[in-house]
Amino acid sequence: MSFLAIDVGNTRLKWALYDKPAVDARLLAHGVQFLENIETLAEGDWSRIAAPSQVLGCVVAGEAVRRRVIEQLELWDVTPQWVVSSSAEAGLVNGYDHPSRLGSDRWVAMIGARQRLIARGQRRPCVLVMVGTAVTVEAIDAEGRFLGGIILPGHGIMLRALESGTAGLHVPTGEVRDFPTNTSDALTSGGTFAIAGAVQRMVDNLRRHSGQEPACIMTGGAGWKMAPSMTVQSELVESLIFDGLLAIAHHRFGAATAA
Ligand SMILES: Nc1ncnc2c1ncn2[C@@H]1O[C@H](COP(=O)(O)OP(=O)(O)O)[C@@H](O)[C@H]1O
Ligand SMILES: CC(C)(COP(=O)(O)O)[C@@H](O)C(=O)NCCC(=O)O
Ligand SMILES: [K+]
Repeated sequence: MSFLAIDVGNTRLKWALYDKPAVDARLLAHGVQFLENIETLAEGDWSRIAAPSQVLGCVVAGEAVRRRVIEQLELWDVTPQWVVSSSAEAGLVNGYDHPSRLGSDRWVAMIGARQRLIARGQRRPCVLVMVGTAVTVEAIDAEGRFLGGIILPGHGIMLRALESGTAGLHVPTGEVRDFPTNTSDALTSGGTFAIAGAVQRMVDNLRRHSGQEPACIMTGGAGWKMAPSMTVQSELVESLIFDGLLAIAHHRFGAATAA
């Protein structure tokens, strides 16, 4: 009955094992590996967990990485399924020009966010911020339609771009300050304000569009770094992609296993 959810981003693979493919599932085990360590999974972390009956994942790190993950999954007699963004799934409608070109992690996280609001009886517009290798900021209306979103560089990429494009910006990580007075603080604050400002702008756009105050939900490996510097009130939910994968699995496998 157990269900393995996998999220493969451009920096790290995150996995979580649940007792069933349903929204009320219990978490049994979880872990994370940098992409360069994927080959350790079958003989390492995954050798210590019970064989899952279903595997559902989202991968945005490319086909070669996906194949390396599939190789590790050969440890068990299970055929993994991979989410492809579609025009509608699990209560969400996709407004992207070409729905399948939307990053599957973005789609899954939005499904998780929508599910979360509905569970609380909050049918309100929502801005979803995902802070990983890249940063994405999505707008979802009160009816569950993804209106559109933006992609910007994450902290690491912003810093590396500045380091490689200039002569004088090789400095240690600094602090976020209102008025930075050294290079380290200037770079760290610059990246943080860029992300916080982009979120503020999307919240303004969505409020203007919908005439309602949007909820703001944040997730991703570097979400905790952004949380203290946000200018809009936001809720940090580390598990959002897994919540989304559980919601999709609930729709796909849940009904059959419950019957
Ligand atoms: N312990 C950590 N190790 C590596 N990166 C971390 C760690 N904590 C936070 N981060 C940040 O999180 C980002 C990776 O987040 P993650 O959500 O796993 O990204 P992705 O989904 O793109 O692989 C890194 O770019 C880094 O800035
Ligand atoms: C925007 C992303 C690079 C984010 O990747 P991540 O930071 O999660 O590794 C990924 O969702 C992606 O490759 N998207 C495809 C293009 C799009 O969503 O329009
Ligand atoms: K991600």
